[in-house]
Amino acid sequence: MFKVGVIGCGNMGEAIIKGLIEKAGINSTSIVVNDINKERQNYIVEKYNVAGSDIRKVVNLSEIVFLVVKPKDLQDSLESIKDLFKENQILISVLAGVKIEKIKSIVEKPLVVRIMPNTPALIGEGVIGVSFEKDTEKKQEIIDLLKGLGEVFEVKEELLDVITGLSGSGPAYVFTFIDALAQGGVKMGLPYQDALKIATQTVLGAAKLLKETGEHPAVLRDTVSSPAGTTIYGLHELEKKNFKDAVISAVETATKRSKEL
Ligand SMILES: NC(=O)C1=CN([C@@H]2O[C@H](COP(=O)(O)OP(=O)(O)OC[C@H]3O[C@@H](n4cnc5c(N)ncnc54)[C@H](OP(=O)(O)O)[C@@H]3O)[C@@H](O)[C@H]2O)C=CC1
Ligand SMILES: O=C(O)[C@@H]1CCC=N1
Repeated sequence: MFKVGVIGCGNMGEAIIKGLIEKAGINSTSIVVNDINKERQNYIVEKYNVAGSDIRKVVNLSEIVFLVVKPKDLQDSLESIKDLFKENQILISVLAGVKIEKIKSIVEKPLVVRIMPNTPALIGEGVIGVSFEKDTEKKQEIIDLLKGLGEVFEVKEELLDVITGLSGSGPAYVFTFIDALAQGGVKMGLPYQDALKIATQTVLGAAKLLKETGEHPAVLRDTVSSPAGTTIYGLHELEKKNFKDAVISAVETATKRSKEL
């Protein structure tokens, strides 16, 4: 028997496998994986020293099964395994926008848990939204496992779409912001590699300061802004270009898209 099975070893599947081994303390020999793309499966098996197997064995041999395929592959991936699940098994779906009800209409037996992680789970710094099909005595065990991937927030299922639009997609917004900051540095004369390191540390440091002080972001923003100084000139440009409006709309639109998937 394996503790964890993972079906789908792409970007998010790898983040989960790595986070479980390196941060949640799950032994690699307790993990079995499957991917329809055998080259990808072999790469993950060799890199993380986990077992690789066919999809039916993954379900037969695992206590907890993570389903980490794209929403379009839901039906195909569950079709060949839906008869194999037992009552005491747990199926954790990572699929954006796919409701627990929809999964239960295909597989009846396992306890279905829906999560929305993000790629920083790869280094144990993710955000993981989680909703349970129903109350279970296994809830704490599952939350503790997920804590290895980052900070866990249990929410009502309807709010998982917001988590998707905010933190699921969020790293992509932040990478875009960091790249833009670095390009600003390049425009003003810094080499890109230096500018990128400076931009990355600026975002990391600001996020840590916010977290560790517990201050409101506006309070910390004002501590940076001297009267008639550089920062208020920069902030005014962001204001003129509707920066906050764009960010709020990004979360809103991504949340709506999650509901459509
Ligand atoms: N990437 C992210 O930041 C996040 C992703 N998610 C969710 O995670 C899920 C996976 O996303 P992501 O990892 O980016 O996608 P990827 O395409 O990188 O990975 C999915 C993997 O699953 C494989 N696969 C497809 N069908 C099957 C099947 N029937 N059996 C076994 N393996 C299969 C794919 O192979 P092939 O390519 O050959 O089809 C691919 O290797 C999605 O549902 C997404 O909504 C959630 C939060 C964040
Ligand atoms: O873009 C997507 O649909 C997935 C869900 C959240 C992050 N990536």
